[in-house]
Amino acid sequence: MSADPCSFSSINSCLTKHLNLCLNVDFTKRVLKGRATLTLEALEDRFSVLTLDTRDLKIISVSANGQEASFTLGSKHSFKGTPLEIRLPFDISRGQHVIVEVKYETSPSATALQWLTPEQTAGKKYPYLFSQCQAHHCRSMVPCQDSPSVKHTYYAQVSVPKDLVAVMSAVRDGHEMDPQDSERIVYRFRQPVPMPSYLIAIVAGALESREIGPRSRVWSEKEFVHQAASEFSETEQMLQTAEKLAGPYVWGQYDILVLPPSFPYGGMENPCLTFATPTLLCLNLYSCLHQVIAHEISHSWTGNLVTNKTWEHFWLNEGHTVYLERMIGRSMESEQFRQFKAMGGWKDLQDSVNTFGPNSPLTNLVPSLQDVDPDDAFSSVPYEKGFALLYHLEELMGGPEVFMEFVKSYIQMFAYSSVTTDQWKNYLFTYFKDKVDILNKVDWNAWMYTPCVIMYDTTLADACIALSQKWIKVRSVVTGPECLFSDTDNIFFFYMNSEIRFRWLRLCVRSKWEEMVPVALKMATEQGRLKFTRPLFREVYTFEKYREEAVRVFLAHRAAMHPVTAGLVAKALKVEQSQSTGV
Ligand SMILES: CC/C=C\C/C=C\C[C@@H](O)/C=C/C=C/C=C\[C@@H](O)CCCC(=O)O
Ligand SMILES: [Zn+2]
Repeated sequence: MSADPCSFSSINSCLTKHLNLCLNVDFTKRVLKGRATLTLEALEDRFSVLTLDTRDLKIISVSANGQEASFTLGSKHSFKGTPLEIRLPFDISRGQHVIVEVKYETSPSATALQWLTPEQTAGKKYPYLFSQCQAHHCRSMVPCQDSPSVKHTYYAQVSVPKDLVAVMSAVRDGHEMDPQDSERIVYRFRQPVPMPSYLIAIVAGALESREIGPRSRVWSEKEFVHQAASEFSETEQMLQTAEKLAGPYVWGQYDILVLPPSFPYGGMENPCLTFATPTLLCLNLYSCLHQVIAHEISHSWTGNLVTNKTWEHFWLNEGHTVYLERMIGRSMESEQFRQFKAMGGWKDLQDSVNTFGPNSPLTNLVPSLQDVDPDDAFSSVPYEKGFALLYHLEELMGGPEVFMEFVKSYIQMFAYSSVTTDQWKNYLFTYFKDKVDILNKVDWNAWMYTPCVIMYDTTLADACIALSQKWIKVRSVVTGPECLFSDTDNIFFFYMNSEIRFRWLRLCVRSKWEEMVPVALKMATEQGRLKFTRPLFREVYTFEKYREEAVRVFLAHRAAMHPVTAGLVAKALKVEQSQSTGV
């Protein structure tokens, strides 16, 4: 059985230490073409055969230390892609390095990439490309050891049409006219901190940027850049708060890129360049949406510096990141704010458990992903059950200050490496060696397989419940939804917040308020954040009378959706997935 159930790559016989990428972005063919040059370290003597992960890549040639190497592509797996077996024309000993260069071209249906036409962008003038590699999509963009157990530095040069700008999850290293074509520009990037393949990210579009701090810029199409700069003006304060809690920020630059609405997630912790959905832009009215940025900042320590060894230990990334995110909230807002966010998270956990089914193995904190697509396994469970476990341990070990010191120590202990739950647990017992008797009383088996009940402080939640009761009383006097809002401003505030709008529309459809079905489908299609799009489509599909409408609207929009979003919504609506995902 592979050391990583989600990868074919030979991570037991060699490790990638550095990756050099030289790519040409072809918007006409919707492909990346170029070469990936891997510096590999042999972990065994007489090393001469290796396997890399690929998906839908056209392999043109392979060489090793400049000598031609033979290669074969295996059979395509349903979600793991196609193994690329490479035979070196020589062998090397344990500890020696070999430089393997793969010339290749991606497919227009690469699952890591979404190619947008000018019409799908805000500016309507230029095309746009962005990537999303987590968890196992980098292999559709680069032949690599696509496992979080492997960490490497990278350098890249990317050629794009001269009207466009390229950015990556690395420090910018200048740009110049493409010597091969004066109509193109080559942008250069350097990532000196070893990182896993899922954090490789690339964007090309009509991008502008504004400085928002001494080590931060915000990037987006010009239509959003001013609002984004205003929205994320507290980034440096968040970074400094996180550094006080977790230790130094090692990645140098911390930029934020606001993507087009089809980006499938609220944020993605790509190093040096956090990706963010435009649904976070809410005119600064609700700082709670900025907790997503606090989350992505926190990943700079938990996830990007200390990384889950395989996706079965994803809770180590996300549970610790939610814990750190909420400690930032505690520092910048209040403990009641942390408790309030924890309660909201508990509701999200319950939603996930209800969607999977309470006995589903995917509600385990450490699920087996043998033959399971990580995209199908993704939910709030690793985030919120992970947080709940850490919060429970915080209560047992002596409170937030005590436990945050443990988290900081855990980060220092495992920085730049990839870890498993057992390694985390062994360190927990070592760190709290004087409290092992208390730790031994924790029902670890239950925590790993069923969420224990946590009682959070309800101070802020009580205020929300009281307000909702007031609305219900007012509602009993005046009919119709307008009664909830005495003036248009409140409606504006209400609808500007994507989190509130999503929950309101889901409730409306669940309550079978027929007039709101098209409004829900509009939100499901005008943006592509999976957190909103999939549940809204699923809710309309569940409303029997509108099931066909849900499928019709999805099929009408599928071609313009991100390939992962399109695939997951198709499964939710029980629609045959299109042969070539993403188009
Ligand atoms: C047990 C699950 C194991 C592995 C899943 C790992 C990745 C799944 C893949 O679908 C990628 C997920 C990316 C998530 C990115 C950002 C999230 O932190 C926030 C998502 C929710 C939101 O939109 O706010
Ligand atoms: Zn996260």
